Amino acid sequence: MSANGDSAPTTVPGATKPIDIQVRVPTHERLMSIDKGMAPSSPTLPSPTIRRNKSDGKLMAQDIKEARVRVIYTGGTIGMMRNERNVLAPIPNALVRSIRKYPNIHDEEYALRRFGASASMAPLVLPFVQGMDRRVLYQVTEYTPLLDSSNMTMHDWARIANDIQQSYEFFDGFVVLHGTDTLSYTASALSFMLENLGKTVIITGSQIPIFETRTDGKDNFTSALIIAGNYVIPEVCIFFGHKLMRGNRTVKVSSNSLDAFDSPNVPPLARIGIDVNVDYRLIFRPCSIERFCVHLNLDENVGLLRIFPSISLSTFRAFLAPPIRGVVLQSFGSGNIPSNRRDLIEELQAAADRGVIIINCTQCPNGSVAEIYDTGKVLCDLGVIPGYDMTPEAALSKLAYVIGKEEWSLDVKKQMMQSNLRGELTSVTAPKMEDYDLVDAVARSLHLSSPQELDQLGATLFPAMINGAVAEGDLKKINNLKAYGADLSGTNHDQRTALHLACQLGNVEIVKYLLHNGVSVHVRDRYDRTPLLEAVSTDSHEIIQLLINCGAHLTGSSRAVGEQLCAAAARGSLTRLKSYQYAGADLSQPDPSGRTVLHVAALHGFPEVVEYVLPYFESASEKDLLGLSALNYAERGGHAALVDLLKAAGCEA
Ligand SMILES: NC(=O)C[C@H](N)C(=O)O
Repeated sequence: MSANGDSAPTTVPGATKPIDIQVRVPTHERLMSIDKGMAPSSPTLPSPTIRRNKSDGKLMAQDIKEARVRVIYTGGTIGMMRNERNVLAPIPNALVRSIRKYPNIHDEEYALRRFGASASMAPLVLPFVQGMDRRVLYQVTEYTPLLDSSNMTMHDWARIANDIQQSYEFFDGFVVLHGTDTLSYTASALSFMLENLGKTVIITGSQIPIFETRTDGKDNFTSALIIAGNYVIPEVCIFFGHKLMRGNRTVKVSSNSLDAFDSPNVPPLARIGIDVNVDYRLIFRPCSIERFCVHLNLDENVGLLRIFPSISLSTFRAFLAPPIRGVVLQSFGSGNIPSNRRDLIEELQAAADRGVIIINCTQCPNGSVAEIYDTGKVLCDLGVIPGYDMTPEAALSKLAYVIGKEEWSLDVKKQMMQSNLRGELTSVTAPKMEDYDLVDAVARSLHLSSPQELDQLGATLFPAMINGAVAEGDLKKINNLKAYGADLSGTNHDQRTALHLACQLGNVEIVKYLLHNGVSVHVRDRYDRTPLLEAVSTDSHEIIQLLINCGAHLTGSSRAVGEQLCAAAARGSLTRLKSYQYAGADLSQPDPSGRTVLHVAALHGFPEVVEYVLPYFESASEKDLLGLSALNYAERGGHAALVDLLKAAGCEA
């Protein structure tokens, strides 16, 4: 089956429409429409300084650095209560209602000041978190029905992926609340379905309902919100038990411990103690210049076949019979099966000849399949694909994803199954890098030696060294620094990455190199500037195009973009207007006084600007807040040729 048909429609058949709790709420609409999904762009006061509007005392959006997180609540213990049969089941509408009452999850006072009297209906706000840059505003979308994750199917994965896609540009990060039983399957599947992901997606849940006094739900939920709102970790992650893990590396290891998940073959991406410690070197970043998109077509004809001693031929044969198209063979130890069972081997051979893709994964929670024994070599000879150290959950969902790629041939599908697509497998032993050679030398001279000191030194030195190389346009040096272990995505004290600088300097080659090495287009610096804004500010059209192809988009309120457009029009800068246009701006966007580029270019007498922008206006007669049209401005500016031009375009006074 295909999870939602052959093409990529916007709705998922069989899935009910999500109830978006906030959509019915006027204040929420205000949040969405004022900013059109863009975060505040003006320079900000350091958190948590809050300025208030003198007239009504409300918080002024532009004064506070905020991040938006969409929460997709699918069900799970986190929102469950005991029912009449005294067992846990999800309760509709209960989670958001109770969250609003928890002062450590929702800052009612901030919401009131920020959104006004109807704050009970406004977006939720995470209280100020010491050491974090941004206030997290979050919007909860509750699914109907809420599900125990044991009841979830591939349709539900497609529904979540689809919802993330629909709102991708409007949020800085995503949190999915989910039951723990099948959470690793969903996380693995989403990691493949969300292609060229540039933003943080965190799936979490709990072992004890959030309504109970002693719960892991509050901690997991708030930590997930904090990370999703403050860090760009472009992966599908699981947050559980104080650890952020790569989703497709996780397995549920306990049905009752609060440390329910483990990532046996890859260390956590971040550990949450008193501080949040992200290991940036572990982050798997998309390294192609392509936009975010989702692949919703999954093939359900896949399965997990766990070998056991004396497995019968009939069981084995029944499992491999059509319509099966992909099988994860869970073998013993380092990838071994009973090689003295000719009957099983012949069945495997017949299935492989029919085009069934068979992946060999180990039953051991830890370690990888490898050609060490005769009992394992037999599978390679049959054309069974090594799954290396993939978890069964990752291998199964990857099969469903890869087989669902109808544009790929069988050979390509097999190739993809053994390739590392999202950090889900380790195919070869990583070459020993000359990690920290350089930092080592400095460390020796400073008599530093502990791993923490070395890490700290690297984090301080590398961004400066990389930026130096970017400024010199020295690609070779950047490459060398990478080989020394430098994190190309590192930020300096202004929270700027090397990509910010390369865009500002207009160096196309370095921009390409950094994008191919996974540096995120979404990082906002201390002043809320993105690499895209840097490229716009220097009119680097080729770079703008590259960033857009990578999924970059303008941030900041649309009114602020209107202001910038008008400023460019006042200078007659067609180039800058084109820069904004290529970056996705709407050229007819007014500034806060209702003035557009048309008004401003008419006033200052720039006919080439007027001619260029006219086609982007539905009506050339739009008036600003003073009631003046572009024609009025051209007349007052004394530009006779422009008056004629505007009249010919149907512009009225
Ligand atoms: N802790 C949990 O969330 C378990 C629950 N049965 C679920 O998967 O929905």
